Amino acid sequence: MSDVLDRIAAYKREDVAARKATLSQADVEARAAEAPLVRGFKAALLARQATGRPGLIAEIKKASPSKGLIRANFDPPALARAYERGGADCLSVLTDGPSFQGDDTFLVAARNAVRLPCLRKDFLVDPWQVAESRALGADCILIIMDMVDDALAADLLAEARRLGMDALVETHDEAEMARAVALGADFIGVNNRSLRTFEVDIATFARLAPLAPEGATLVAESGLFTPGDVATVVASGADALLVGESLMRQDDVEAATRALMSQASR
Ligand SMILES: O=C(O)c1ccccc1NCC(=O)[C@H](O)[C@H](O)COP(=O)(O)O
Repeated sequence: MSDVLDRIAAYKREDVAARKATLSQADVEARAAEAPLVRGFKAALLARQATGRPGLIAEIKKASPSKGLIRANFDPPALARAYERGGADCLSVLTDGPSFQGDDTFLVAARNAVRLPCLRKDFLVDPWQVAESRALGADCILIIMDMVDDALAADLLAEARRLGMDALVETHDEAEMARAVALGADFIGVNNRSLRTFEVDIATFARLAPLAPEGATLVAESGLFTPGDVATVVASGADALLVGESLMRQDDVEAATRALMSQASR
């Protein structure tokens, strides 16, 4: 019996095959070349850190496999602006439709509404999707080590670098962290959520952070609800945080963003 991540990988492969049938590599490259200039994603997080506060990647997330509908009043440009005013440094925008009720247009609209660099939060199973992400305006892609073998991870990373984008390499256990290190990743996420069981344990970050290479920029992902949670992962070495649900559930997203980061120092 396949779990959610296997099912997502399967429908992504079908979806990408269909997209490639209508948009060749040459076509998608041409669109990427016309996209708005890349905004430095990792650079924005490091610039924030230099001020003494960890960076914040704020996620625009309507629904998820683990939680179902998270936010009914869902307006990506308005949310992007609220996040920017509240002190986010970067955005993460879910574009996967079947599992997250996301859409490519959410990324385009959110990015156009703000000056923040944007991660296209989707499931990459083919290097063609990197150029597609750039064509949509994305500044950063996500490489989920649990979803790709080493060869595909290397191809995705190389493609992102060729296009001038950042690539956040996501890990969840020791073996994935070792593979990320061998890949030469210097921008590494530790997802506190198992994408297979949906179990969340923010101690995951503290367990894996010491295994990352010296000098890598580390992002603590998922399950961060309170300033205390933020302090916990920052004390374990998080340079930046990726937060979705806890902010998406608030009426006043701007105030919630500010409050979550109010006591954070690095
Ligand atoms: O969120 C899920 O249920 C999920 C399920 C399967 C694959 C990925 C999933 N989430 C992606 C993420 O990693 C989170 O959206 C992101 O880290 C923010 O997490 P949170 O703050 O807990 O919403």
